[in-house]
Amino acid sequence: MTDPLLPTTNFFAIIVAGGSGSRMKSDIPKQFLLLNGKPILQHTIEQFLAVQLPPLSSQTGHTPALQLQTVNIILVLPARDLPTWDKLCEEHNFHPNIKTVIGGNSRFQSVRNGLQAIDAPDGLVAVHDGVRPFVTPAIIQASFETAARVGSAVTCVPVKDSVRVIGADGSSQAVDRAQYRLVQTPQTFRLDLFRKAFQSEEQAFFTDCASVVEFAGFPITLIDGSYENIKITTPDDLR
Ligand SMILES: Nc1ccn([C@@H]2O[C@H](COP(=O)(O)OP(=O)(O)OP(=O)(O)O)[C@@H](O)[C@H]2O)c(=O)n1
Ligand SMILES: C[C@](O)(CO)[C@H](O)COP(=O)(O)O
Repeated sequence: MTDPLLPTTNFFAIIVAGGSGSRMKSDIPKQFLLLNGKPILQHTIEQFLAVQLPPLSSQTGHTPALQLQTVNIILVLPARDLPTWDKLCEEHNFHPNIKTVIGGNSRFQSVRNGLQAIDAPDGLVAVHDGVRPFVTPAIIQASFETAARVGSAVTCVPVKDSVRVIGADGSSQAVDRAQYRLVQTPQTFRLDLFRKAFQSEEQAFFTDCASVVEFAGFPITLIDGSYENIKITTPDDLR
């Protein structure tokens, strides 16, 4: 169990865009490709800029009648891509008040770099893939509210297709899909437990922040994501 959180107005979002997009096979890193005339990353950041949160506490979920807060955004980008991003921001007249941090060799390292840029003693932090532009302010807000109450909020959706597990000999067997969820971002956590979790050494099975937080011994709470909140990974996702 985590300690109760006093009402917090410290809301952070680490938006990771430090990857190379190898599966997209595009000359331009996928986070910079245009979608409806705007870079994918700009769409994503705009969803976070639109969020307004009341001070949140672990007792009530939120404390009404106090001023709404915005989210402090930390954008993680590879050093080599900073000029491209600056140029795109100029071209699209997009000048958000956000902090930019250099990424690492893996998603884990990129998140850790983003986390090191947060100096607040407490609060809540959402981690989101820069290449999930269809997230909504409502989902982001729900993730902050749940994390304030219980420590974590990881968005996911039920599996719609049938699922089979592949054995070592190449054979396959049906599994009960009701027992599985497809995990998305945002994944939102109380800052204190998130900082503890990211003191762990990186493990090969860390595919997201939930696996890091779970490895450190903290429980994971799932909340509803959306089927539209796709991660743009391969060219067909872009279509
Ligand atoms: N070293 C890394 C690797 C990934 N990411 C980010 O984590 C998110 C999810 O990763 P993924 O879709 O795998 O992106 P890439 O690593 O860029 O793609 P690929 O695996 O195809 O190379 C992306 O927003 C990506 O930019 C990151 O910040 N730093
Ligand atoms: C974090 C994530 O998007 C949750 O589904 C996913 O694990 C990222 O995986 P990737 O291989 O780094 O794209």
